[in-house]
Amino acid sequence: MMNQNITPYQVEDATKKEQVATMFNNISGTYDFLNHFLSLGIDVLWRKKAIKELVSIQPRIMLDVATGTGDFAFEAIKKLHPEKVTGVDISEGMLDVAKKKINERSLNEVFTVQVGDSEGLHFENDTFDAITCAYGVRNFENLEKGLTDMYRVLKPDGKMVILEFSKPKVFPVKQLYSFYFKQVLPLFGKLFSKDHRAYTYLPESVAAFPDGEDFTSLMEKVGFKSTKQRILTFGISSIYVGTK
Ligand SMILES: C[S@@+](CC[C@H](N)C(=O)[O-])C[C@H]1O[C@@H](n2cnc3c(N)ncnc32)[C@H](O)[C@@H]1O
Repeated sequence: MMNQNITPYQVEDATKKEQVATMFNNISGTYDFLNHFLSLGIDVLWRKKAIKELVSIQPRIMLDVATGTGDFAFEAIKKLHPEKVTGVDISEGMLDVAKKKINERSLNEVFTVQVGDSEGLHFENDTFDAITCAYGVRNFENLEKGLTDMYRVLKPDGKMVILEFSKPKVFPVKQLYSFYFKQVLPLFGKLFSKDHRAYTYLPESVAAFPDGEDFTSLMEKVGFKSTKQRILTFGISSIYVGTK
């Protein structure tokens, strides 16, 4: 089944985008806790590794797409010291949590967030030195359209870094991961999150999402050059990098 057809609630009267926004609005309050708990804290290390990909270009003006509660952008600010980071997301609930964290960390001058859709970004062509997106692309309604628009707003020679789940292929990680992702994770999701569907949608959406060369090929199709994949923790997650 194509990634775009995997939707949180499998109802026909709402688009994938509307369902994804509703789902993240529902889980925004527990999102950060469950992220770190269910990944045993490894997500923090994955974010750090991904942001390191941008150290060599020292970006000044950055865009964090599908910024959610802002953790990828916060890591970028800590490591890269950019002048300005803009975060966009379709879920106001997730952005409310991000805003609270921005205030607590006194980062209002550097990091601002706004409601925005990756498939129709409200920015001029060639605006950003770097674009980041962690665990967002899998949720796009139209992946190719999203990547095309991210390419459009990136400056020539700018760099994009995407962090996303991929599928481990080697025994026994593949089997262990499958058990954890399909059995354990939905159980904890149901216990702690306000939306029990969110943590069954997660493994389903990962299973249907293009990874490895399928993903880098799509990046190249929309124009990205020098694409590469870096596999993290036996392939559970991957970093994808491309330049304009
Ligand atoms: C799993 S969260 C990731 C949040 C954050 N980047 C992180 O690393 O924790 C995915 C986010 O993607 C957002 N999202 C999904 N589709 C989107 C779209 N088309 N445009 C902008 N944001 C989108 C969701 O609302 C959600 O906040």
